[in-house]
Amino acid sequence: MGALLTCSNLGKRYGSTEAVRNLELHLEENTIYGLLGPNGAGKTTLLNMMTGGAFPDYGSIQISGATLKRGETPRGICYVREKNLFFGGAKVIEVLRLASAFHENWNWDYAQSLLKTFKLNPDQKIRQLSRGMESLVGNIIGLASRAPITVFDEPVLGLDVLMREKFYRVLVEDYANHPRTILLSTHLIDEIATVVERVYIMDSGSILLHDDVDHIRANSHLLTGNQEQMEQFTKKRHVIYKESYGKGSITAIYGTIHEADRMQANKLGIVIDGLPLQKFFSYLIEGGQIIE
Ligand SMILES: Nc1ncnc2c1ncn2[C@@H]1O[C@H](COP(=O)(O)OP(=O)(O)OP(=O)(O)O)[C@@H](O)[C@H]1O
Repeated sequence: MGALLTCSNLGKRYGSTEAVRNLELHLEENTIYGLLGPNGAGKTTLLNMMTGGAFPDYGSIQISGATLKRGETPRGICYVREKNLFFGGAKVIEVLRLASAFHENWNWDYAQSLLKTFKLNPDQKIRQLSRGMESLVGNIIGLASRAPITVFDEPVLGLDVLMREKFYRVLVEDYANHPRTILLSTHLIDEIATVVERVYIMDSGSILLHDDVDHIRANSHLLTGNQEQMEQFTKKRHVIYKESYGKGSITAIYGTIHEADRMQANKLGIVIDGLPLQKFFSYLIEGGQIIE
């Protein structure tokens, strides 16, 4: 598979804030990615640069082999922003018509069916929509664009649980029939864990980790035991988080645990559990380490 989009040594500063620093990112064809990071991590700044809305201070972005130039809007990308810039006075259908003009793979039949799926009235004015409904208009644009690269920034903002599940279900179904590259930026890792294949975890402008979701699941562990024994067991391991209580310790590690390791842990009275992705994410962010 070839890299469809590559960010090389990318950086952007706002005054004294390094919003994005020395960042490397590769998006391949036909893959669903998650971009995960807490508030202020630099996700939106990165997405703005990838989609031509902001120009990096240093580094470069290549899309299908061509370097993105200053002021250029890349073809083949649909960017669904967190904050929509729709005209409040326009009707839903008018906003879709405008979007359709920018995307050559746009599918009107699909857009119409999505209006029904998400129970949106095409004649309603944008300013009359709730925050969740506004997110859905953006999501319809992202889905119906069938763009080779579709970027959703916080797509489920304001949606209730049922609508969020429906959106992810529709996205996965459409992706199965029309594979393309999709990037979902969010801080809700558990929700997208079953949807995305790879994740980039970002904080303070840097990528802390990029990996397959299944690989993260298989390699993140939570250990409980006595502090001294824990020190011994984790000495040569990649510890991402440590917490003490009395003589006890809770330690999160990242890496493969073999059968022999389990036997050693057992002898030392250390219990090994799996680590839910959301927990892994928060421990990693709290620790602030970069995992190569
Ligand atoms: N236009 C701007 N002017 C000044 N600072 C900015 C600007 N845009 C972003 N920043 C700063 O850059 C950093 C990264 O912000 P960014 O919006 O990219 O993060 P984010 O990960 O998208 O956050 P959130 O999840 O809260 O939307 C923050 O410290 C933010 O305050």
